[in-house]
Amino acid sequence: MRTLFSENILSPSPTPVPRPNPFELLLPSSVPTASPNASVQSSPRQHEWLTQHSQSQQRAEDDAATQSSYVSDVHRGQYTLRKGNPRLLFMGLRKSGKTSVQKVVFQKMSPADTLFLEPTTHIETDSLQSFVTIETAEMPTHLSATSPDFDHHAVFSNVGAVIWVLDVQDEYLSSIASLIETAVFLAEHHPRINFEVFIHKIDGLSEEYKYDTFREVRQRVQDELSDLGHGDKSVSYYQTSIFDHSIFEAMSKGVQKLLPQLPAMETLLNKLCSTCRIQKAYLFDTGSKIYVATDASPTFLKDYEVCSDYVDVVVDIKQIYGWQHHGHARASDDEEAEVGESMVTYDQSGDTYIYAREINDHLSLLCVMGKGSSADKRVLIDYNVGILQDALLQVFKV
Ligand SMILES: Nc1nc2c(ncn2[C@@H]2O[C@H](COP(=O)(O)OP(=O)(O)OP(=O)(O)O)[C@@H](O)[C@H]2O)c(=O)[nH]1
Repeated sequence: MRTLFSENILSPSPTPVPRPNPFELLLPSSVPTASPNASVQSSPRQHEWLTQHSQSQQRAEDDAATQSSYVSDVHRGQYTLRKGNPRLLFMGLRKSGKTSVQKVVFQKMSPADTLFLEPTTHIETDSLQSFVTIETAEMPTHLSATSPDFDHHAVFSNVGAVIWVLDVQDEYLSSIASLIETAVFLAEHHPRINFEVFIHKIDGLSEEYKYDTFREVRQRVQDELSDLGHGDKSVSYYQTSIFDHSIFEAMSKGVQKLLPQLPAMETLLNKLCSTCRIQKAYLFDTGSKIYVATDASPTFLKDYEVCSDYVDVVVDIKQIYGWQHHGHARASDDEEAEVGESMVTYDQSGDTYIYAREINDHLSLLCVMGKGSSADKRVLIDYNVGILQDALLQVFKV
């Protein structure tokens, strides 16, 4: 199939993205590297290769993982999670907001309703069935990871990331002390676990105090870790609140790091953006509003917020008219089934608009189309997004 347009319909391609990508480095010479001017469309052959490569890598990882998981399942009792899915463990002091964060992001609870949550008294696990299963667990405050009678192997062996929720509206020095103790413990016993710090309840602080607090927490933690000989331990920090988009953005970044498909998804989105002159593209998990991948161009909070609100609208409409729809998969090249898609203009000049397209029941592609990407290129965009959709479906096909 060919696009109806000639090459010169495209505006000059943006400069190549400097960010290193392991997939690009691995491209064999037999697979042609897409040059911005070489073709109007993304190459289906290249996408196929990328997805196959990603799948075989993932299968190899899963095989290795299943074996160790089996051992831990048999011997370690209560808290064991299967390998292969992103697994998050929430930790922090009492009433820091651990349960609220999970309920708001993964269960769509209204932030106001979190006022009535019961304290967590034992390790609670939950899972979100989506494009992959995202598993979460929360550690109650009275359990200490470092205490000698605590079976830390059972708890941490399958965890991908520990999210430390630090309440900045409370006296947070004691939380920093526990955080450091836990980070050092993990660095020594479970070094492969990512450590993320949510500097939480930031909504209660004034604009300038927000940044000062963020900097102070980060500095203290870094200094103390360096003093204890773990300065190289990578810790990520986010300012979060359940009352705005910050919690979704932070959670997105935490989950992304645990997805083996991320490099393939990013490569595909980068190619789509440069081919169709898209300003910013996000791949959203439709149910939870976290984004699982984005292209390499800079992220602006406003773009993310608009796309995220748009996903909300799509979800609300789906809840009214039903989640199931027929023919989302393209049966063959000749037979193109209908796909959920829409466009909306969102700035006053009408130059910027959002292009939304369903990839499957769980994933949605949201693109911010900037100035110069007028709607008359729509056929070209539709065609390229169709190729991306096929490639993404293969990436997640087990
Ligand atoms: N202002 C503000 N309050 C929040 C935020 N997140 C959570 N809270 C409030 O913090 C309180 C405690 O939240 P929980 O989620 O129960 O905290 P927790 O850490 O799970 O508590 P325990 O299970 O008892 O340790 C609730 O009243 C929430 O409404 C936030 O981002 N901003």
